[in-house]
Amino acid sequence: MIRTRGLTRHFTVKRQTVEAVKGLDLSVAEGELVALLGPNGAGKSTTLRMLTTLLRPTSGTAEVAGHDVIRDPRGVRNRIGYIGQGNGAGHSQRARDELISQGRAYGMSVRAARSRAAELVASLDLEAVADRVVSTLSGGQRRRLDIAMGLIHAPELLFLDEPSTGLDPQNRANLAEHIRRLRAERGTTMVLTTHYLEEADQLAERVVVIDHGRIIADDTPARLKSAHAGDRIVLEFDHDDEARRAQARGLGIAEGAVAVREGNRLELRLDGGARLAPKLLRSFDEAHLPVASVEVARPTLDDVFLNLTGRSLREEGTGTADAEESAA
Ligand SMILES: Nc1ncnc2c1ncn2[C@@H]1O[C@H](COP(=O)(O)OP(=O)(O)OP(=O)(O)O)[C@@H](O)[C@H]1O
Repeated sequence: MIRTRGLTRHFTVKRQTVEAVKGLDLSVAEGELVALLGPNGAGKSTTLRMLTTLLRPTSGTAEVAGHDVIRDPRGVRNRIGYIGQGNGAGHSQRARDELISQGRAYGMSVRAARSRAAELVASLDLEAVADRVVSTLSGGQRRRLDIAMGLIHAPELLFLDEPSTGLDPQNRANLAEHIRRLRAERGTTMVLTTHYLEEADQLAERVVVIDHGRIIADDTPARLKSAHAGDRIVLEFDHDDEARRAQARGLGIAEGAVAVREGNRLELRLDGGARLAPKLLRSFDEAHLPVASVEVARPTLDDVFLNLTGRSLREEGTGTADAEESAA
C-alpha cells in the first residue's frame, strides 16, 4: 500500500537547511494499522504530507495506493483520506451537510454522498450532533467528524496526523475505540502519527519510531519492548547513601542491569524484574539497607525510546542531567 525509498525533505529557513526527513525507507502492507511515533519535530508530519502529496519530496520516491506521489498526485489523492492536525475549521454548515459537501467535492452523487454520510454518522456516534452547526461541536465530536470527512469517499488508505492531540484522556480513548472499529469493519489501511505513547501502544499493531528524520525502530509494540527495554525495579531508601550502596550491591546481583540513581531513588533496568526482585530485597536486608518502597514495572514504549536515544519521549528536554547512570 505504501513503499518509500530514500524519501527525503529539506527546508531552507534563513539560509539554513533543516533536514526534516532523511532517506526514509518505509513499507506498509494492505490492512495494516501503523503508528509513526516520535517527539516534536521528528519529521512525522513532513512524512505524512509527502505521502499525501501535500509536499514535494526533495529526493527519493514514494508509491502510495499504487500511484507515484510525484508523477501521479491525483491518482494518490483519489485513493486516500487525510486528516490533518486540527482540520475541523469553524464551519457554519451543519455536520451532516459538511460531510455531504465533502462527498460531492470528491465527485459523488448527492444520493451516494447522503447515504455514505448517514453510514459514517452512525458508525462514529455522531447522530446526536449531525444536525448541529459544526462550530458548536465539542473537540472530541469535531475530531470524529474530521475522521468521517476523511472517510467519505471510502478510501483504501487513511492518514491521520496527530488524531488525538488536544483531546482529554476520555475522548482520546473514545477516538481510539472508533479508529479500531472502523479498521475492523472496513479493513482500511491506516497510518497515524502520534507522540502519545499509550496511543501507539494500545492502538497500533506496528510502531515505527522516528527521531531526527530517521526510522530508528519498526516492529509490534510487544516486540519493541522485549527487544529494546527491560523491566524496571524502582526502589526508594530513606537516605541517599543507602541508595548509593544498594546501587553497587544491586548491580552485583542483577547481571546486565542498568542502574539510574537520583538521590534516595534507585532504578534498575533489567530482564526478568519480577523474578529478581525478591533476591535483591533479601540482599539489601542482609546488608542493613532498609527499602522504603519498591515497584516492579513492565517496560513501556518510552523505555524503548529511552533505550534507543538516551532521551525520554514523555519528558522531552528534561533529560537526566542530575542522574547518575552506571551499568553492570
Ligand atoms: N514548512 C516548514 N518550513 C521549515 N521547517 C519546517 C517546515 N515544516 C517542518 N519543518 C521542520 O522540519 C522538522 C520536522 O517537522 P515535522 O512537523 O515533520 O515534525 P513532527 O514529527 O511532525 O512534529 P510534531 O509532533 O511537532 O508535529 C522540524 O525541525 C520542523 O521545524
